[in-house]
Amino acid sequence: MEDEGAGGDRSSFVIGVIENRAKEVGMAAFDLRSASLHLSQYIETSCSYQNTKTLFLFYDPMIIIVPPIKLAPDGMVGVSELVDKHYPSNRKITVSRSYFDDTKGAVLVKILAAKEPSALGLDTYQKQYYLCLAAAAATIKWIEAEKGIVVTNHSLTVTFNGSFDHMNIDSTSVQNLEIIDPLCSGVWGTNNKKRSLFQMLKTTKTFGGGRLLRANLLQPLKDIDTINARLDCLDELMSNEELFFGLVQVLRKFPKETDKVLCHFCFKTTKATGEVVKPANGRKSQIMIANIIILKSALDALPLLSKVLKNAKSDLLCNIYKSICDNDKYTKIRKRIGDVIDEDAVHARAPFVACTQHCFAIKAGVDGLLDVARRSFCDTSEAIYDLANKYREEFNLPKLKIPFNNRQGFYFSFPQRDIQGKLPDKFIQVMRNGKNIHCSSFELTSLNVRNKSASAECFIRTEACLEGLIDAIREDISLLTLLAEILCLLDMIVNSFAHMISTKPLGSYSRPEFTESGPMAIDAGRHPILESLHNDFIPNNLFLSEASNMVIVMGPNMSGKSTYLQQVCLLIILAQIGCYIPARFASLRVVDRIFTRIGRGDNIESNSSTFMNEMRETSFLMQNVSPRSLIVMDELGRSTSSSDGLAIAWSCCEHLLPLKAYTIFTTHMEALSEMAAIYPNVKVLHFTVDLRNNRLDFKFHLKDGSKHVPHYGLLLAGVAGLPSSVVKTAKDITARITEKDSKRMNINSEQYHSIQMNYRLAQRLICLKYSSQSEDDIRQALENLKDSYKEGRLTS
Ligand SMILES: Nc1ncnc2c1ncn2[C@@H]1O[C@H](COP(=O)(O)OP(=O)(O)OP(=O)(O)O)[C@@H](O)[C@H]1O
Repeated sequence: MEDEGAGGDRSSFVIGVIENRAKEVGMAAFDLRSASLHLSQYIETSCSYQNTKTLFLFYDPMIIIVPPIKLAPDGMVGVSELVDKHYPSNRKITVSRSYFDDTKGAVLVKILAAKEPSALGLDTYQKQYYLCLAAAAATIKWIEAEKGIVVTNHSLTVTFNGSFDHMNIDSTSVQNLEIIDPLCSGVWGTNNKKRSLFQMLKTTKTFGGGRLLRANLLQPLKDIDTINARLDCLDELMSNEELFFGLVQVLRKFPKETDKVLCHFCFKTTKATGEVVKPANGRKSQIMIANIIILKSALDALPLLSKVLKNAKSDLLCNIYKSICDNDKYTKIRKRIGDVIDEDAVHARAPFVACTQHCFAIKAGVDGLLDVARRSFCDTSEAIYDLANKYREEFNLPKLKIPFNNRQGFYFSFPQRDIQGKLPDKFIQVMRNGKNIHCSSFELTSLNVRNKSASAECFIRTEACLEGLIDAIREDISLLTLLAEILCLLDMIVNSFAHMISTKPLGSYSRPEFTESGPMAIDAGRHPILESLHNDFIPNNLFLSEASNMVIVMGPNMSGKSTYLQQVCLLIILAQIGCYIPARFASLRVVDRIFTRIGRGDNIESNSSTFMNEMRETSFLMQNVSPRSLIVMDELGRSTSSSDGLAIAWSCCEHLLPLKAYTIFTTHMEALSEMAAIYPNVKVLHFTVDLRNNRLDFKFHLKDGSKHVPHYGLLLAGVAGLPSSVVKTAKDITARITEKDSKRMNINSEQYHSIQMNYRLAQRLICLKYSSQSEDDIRQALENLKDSYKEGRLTS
């Protein structure tokens, strides 16, 4: 099959998408490369279609199939318009609504899926999940009609709502966090050298490995066991050099395209019906041979992989060994190929060499008619070379060559200057090509026809032999898809994760620990990308727990707040794809959604649209937040009036506080630090800045409590050239306002002091209850706690 998704990194997804009036969307994403179908059905919670956009970003489709536009109800733009807005028109295909037939979709999934629909949780699918099944019907029908592919029964990997089994990062957050592409603007204090997390990790060697890495970064894992299995494997690779380097070497032996080729055994090309049968040009059998040769090379590399993995200890590597190395079914497939394909067959590019390779790819004796056709092919090829020799002598043309191209077959080529006088009449179809003459003769034309028909016969026979072989290989299609999956996973873990860690100073990356509902604690975490751009990057800590689920980070401009937010998110993503992280220690609660609300510099949009955008993103966040979400908000409310901004920031914090989600909030608004006086589960931190000789010296150290940097705004205003009298008046005004504020804060702090103390006492008692210390130690700790409480010394 000649497919568009063949080339390297290009997307290979065809997506069908449909919605109903209840804002429910059904999506079917068909991957032509890995022969898999991903079905999703969900309620679209925002009128900007965040969930759909996130899935589009994830699949990066080459084609999106939609039904014709219907009048969009209540402000929803409609998926079709969404596609128009965000994707170039050549990617959108509108097909009749009759293509979106859920009953047909259900039947197709049942027939094509490798697993029973009940195993996918789709047994009651038809009623509940009719939208994604309708999308599946349209997608498969389009692929059959336009790509000429028929999927082999029971060969397709079908997943249902796969994306929701993983951490969900909405498309805006993917951009804000620079997961796939770096932002051009200086939102995070970027400079031109800054790369995205994907670019940093993309040292994978195969296309499939690179695509798996991208998919993992966009949808990190949620299952602790799977994450730990990958981390155990990394532990082993980091402690066993021989295994690590052995794997690096052996993975190079597998052809780059293995994953694509293995999965393509799932597809059959449709037989042309009612069409004038075209002469066999061998394209189809050439692709089939190329695919089989790649499969043969991959199977030949398997014993080497077995050798390297034989003594591996981690579960993941042991399972890989058991499932693909210690499985004689792969040897049987290899033998089957060896019975039909010549051992020396290789994939050649030069047209005639490729054509000859192709005619001789099947072993002699496999098909008698093929052997006869080959003899005729050899005879005519020989006769053509003899003819060329004859002409060389007869016309005194020692430099006469006999090149070949697929369109005209053989032709003569010789330098024009070798012709003295008139060109002999024997030569026909004369053409000048630079300093050479290209031509033919009646004898050559007739030999060409015979040679072409002999090769066409070879191709037809070869195709028939290969179809038989491929049908036999297809019986074990699940083995091939498993091999493809494993090679991609190994490529990602070995060539990306382990490689990256091995290039960093020893001990600078550590293995994160995971708990179901524990705190999120990071000790000396660093920004994975910026740390390599700053020689003296300052590490910082994070502590969030159910009893202290909100952190408010304060600090003047340029103190490092946005970098810190991005750092925390990137560390969590790295940890949840099963990689070590740049930190001294980390214990994490699995995050199921990351929400980011990042103010994009004031230069991008007008104030009102920035504010509207901010509110839209905040409302999406509030509607979708889950108990295990991580929310990072950068200066919410700064794009409106200061009183409204503070009110919005305060009320958003109050809305998020009772939830179990963890929130990190950065702000310039000092009044927001009062939240910590009132709510015991809020913690205020600040970035230290020194004020020396009227200059701000940024330390990038995160410290407890709020710290007022006196008049840093006025300081910057002075530096910017505002008259000193204006700056002085501004200082007087701000001093009066701050005096009032600090009085109010002191009153609040006294008023809520006892509640704070009681809360902290309860927190400590809970910790002691679950502590594994001895009875005596606990008794002593209780005594100490009593004293601290009496003296009002309990700090958060
Ligand atoms: N921990 C750190 N160590 C070293 N340099 C840092 C650190 N954190 C941030 N920086 C550098 O400081 C600069 C400013 O950081 P950042 O943009 O995060 O500040 P900010 O407080 O968010 O500023 P603003 O409020 O203006 O958005 C960046 O160029 C970044 O490279």
